[in-house]
Amino acid sequence: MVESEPRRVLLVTHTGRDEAVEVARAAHRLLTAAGLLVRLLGEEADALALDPVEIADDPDKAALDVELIIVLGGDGSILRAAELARPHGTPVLGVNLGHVGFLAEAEVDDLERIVEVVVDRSYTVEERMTLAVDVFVDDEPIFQTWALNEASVEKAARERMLEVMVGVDGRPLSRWGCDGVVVATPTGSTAYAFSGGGPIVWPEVEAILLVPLSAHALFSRPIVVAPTSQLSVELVAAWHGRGVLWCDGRRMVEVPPGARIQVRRGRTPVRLARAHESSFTDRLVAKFDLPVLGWRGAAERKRNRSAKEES
Ligand SMILES: NC(=O)c1ccc[n+]([C@@H]2O[C@H](COP(=O)([O-])OP(=O)(O)OC[C@H]3O[C@@H](n4cnc5c(N)ncnc54)[C@H](O)[C@@H]3O)[C@@H](O)[C@H]2O)c1
Ligand SMILES: Nc1ncnc2c1ncn2[C@@H]1O[C@H](COP(=O)(O)OP(=O)(O)OP(=O)(O)O)[C@@H](O)[C@H]1O
Repeated sequence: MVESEPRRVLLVTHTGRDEAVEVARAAHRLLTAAGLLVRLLGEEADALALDPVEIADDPDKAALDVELIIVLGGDGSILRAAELARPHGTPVLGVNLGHVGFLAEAEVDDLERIVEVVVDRSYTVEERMTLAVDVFVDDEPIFQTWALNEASVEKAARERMLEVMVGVDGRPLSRWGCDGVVVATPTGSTAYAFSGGGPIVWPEVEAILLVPLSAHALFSRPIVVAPTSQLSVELVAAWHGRGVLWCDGRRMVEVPPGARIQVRRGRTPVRLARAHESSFTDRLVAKFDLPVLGWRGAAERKRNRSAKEES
């Protein structure tokens, strides 16, 4: 009889957090009891000390032949897992052990239910658009990367503004002296682009956002273009300074004056596993603690509560 391959999941843990390490041990126990084989990244294996496990020493292959990546951490950890998952199309399921965990699908109290969903394969998968990012100096490509949240072009030294020329589909749009420019996906619209005053874009919308940061300009509105458009951010050649490109706060390169950063839709999406029926609207309200009853309502409720306590 030929033995069938075991079902595998890759566990990615924020091992710098004791709580995440404990939750990883609980997740390993539950998954192993259900007959799944847990794979760990080599760099996390010592801190977790789990047995039995499979160790992936090559991060590029860690998500190969696994059904799913379960992430125990915050958004930063999910962005780290997205890097491992994207080339193989492996879905990523985040269990929030961070501060915000906007990209996470579940909170830590939900661990047992989440493991059941994984074991039963009753999750769905949502494809999130990515960005393909190319950097040119003197028309020569010098760096190529991608982003799930955003590509941000920022000044490298705090004392000097960045001088950029922004274009859409090869046509110039505006020149700004600014702190930076964020080019974001709908997923990234709740992250850095949001802090820059950009709109929140529901994840099923296909679009690319461009948000200037602290532009010293009369026109500096965030703009939203079609997913088929190409955005460019050029560091003005006569500007004396140093810029830096960051993607998802993880992949970076220094960019000199004269460099051009081109951003278009990426070919490969990131797949996020969904275990809930809850809508993006509910998630936004919960994570951003939006006042659905209005702030005036909240004040009135507080007064009523105090009056009740006094009586
Ligand atoms: N001023 C800012 O808002 C600012 C500055 C730099 C980086 N960032 C964001 O940080 C991200 C990297 O995250 P990190 O956790 O490694 O760094 P981090 O620990 O510095 O966290 C930045 C914050 O962004 C939140 N975040 C990340 N992705 C999000 C998303 N899609 N929706 C809502 N919130 C999100 C995180 O929860 C965290 O609170 C970058 O992709 C960028 O979006 C934001
Ligand atoms: N195993 C690890 N060891 C050390 N640092 C890590 C590890 N995993 C993640 N990090 C880094 O720690 C930082 C915070 O991680 P993470 O985003 O998961 O938590 P958080 O910031 O509390 O959550 P959130 O991003 O949801 O607010 C990130 O920059 C991330 O890259």
